[in-house]
Amino acid sequence: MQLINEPKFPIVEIFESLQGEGANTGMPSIFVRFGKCNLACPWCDTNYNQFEQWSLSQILQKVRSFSVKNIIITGGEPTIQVGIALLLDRLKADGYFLAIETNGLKAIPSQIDYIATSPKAMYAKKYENRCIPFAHEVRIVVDEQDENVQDFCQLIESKIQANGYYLSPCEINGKMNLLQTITHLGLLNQRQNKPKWQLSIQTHKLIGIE
Ligand SMILES: Nc1nc2[nH]cc(C(=O)O)c2c(=O)[nH]1
Ligand code: SF4
Ligand SMILES: [Mg+2]
Repeated sequence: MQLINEPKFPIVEIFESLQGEGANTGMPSIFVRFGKCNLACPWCDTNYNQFEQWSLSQILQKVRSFSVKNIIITGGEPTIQVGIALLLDRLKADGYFLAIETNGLKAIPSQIDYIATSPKAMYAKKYENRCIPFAHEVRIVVDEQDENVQDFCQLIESKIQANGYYLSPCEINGKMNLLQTITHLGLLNQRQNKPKWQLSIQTHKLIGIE
């Protein structure tokens, strides 16, 4: 049943898959992908402007059609969604573990249990100005054009306290800049007396799952 004043959210897709990247790679998860973003990365892999308005109950019904209890709230950018606290309250009440994938510029809703953030080097000025202070994991995508990614990684280390820091290749038209990524990774870790940075690959793209 659809209530008249039910909140609606811009949704690109909701699907079940395995977490493809980062510390929780392989974890069976429901992905709730929101539309809209407060950044515009040229290599973005998501059509975040191609969304449909879903009501709260439509989202809950879809999520409940899957059996796993881990939800990854992604986008687009989930932290800019109007009224998201209400949706997250309902999901928490259903007992879901809530992880988020965010660019890290805006505050994280309190209902979130696990924070993965991917700060974007081309917007370094914004991160210098203000960003989230903590994440469970930081994943920085190595932009092919960016020779200074290591400096950005060090800036983010000073800004965002995290349990794990990852460098990730950028995928464009099915190709990943893996050599460039591991080269930066080695040099970045060499700069430090205690190496912190690890590799994260978008494995779902390599194996052709969603
Ligand atoms: N399998 C899979 N894992 C993912 N981890 C983060 C994703 C994202 O698009 O935010 C993603 C995605 O789109 N698919
Ligand atoms: S922050 Fe993420 S969703 Fe937004 S444009 Fe950049 S890559 Fe795409
Ligand atoms: Mg993705």
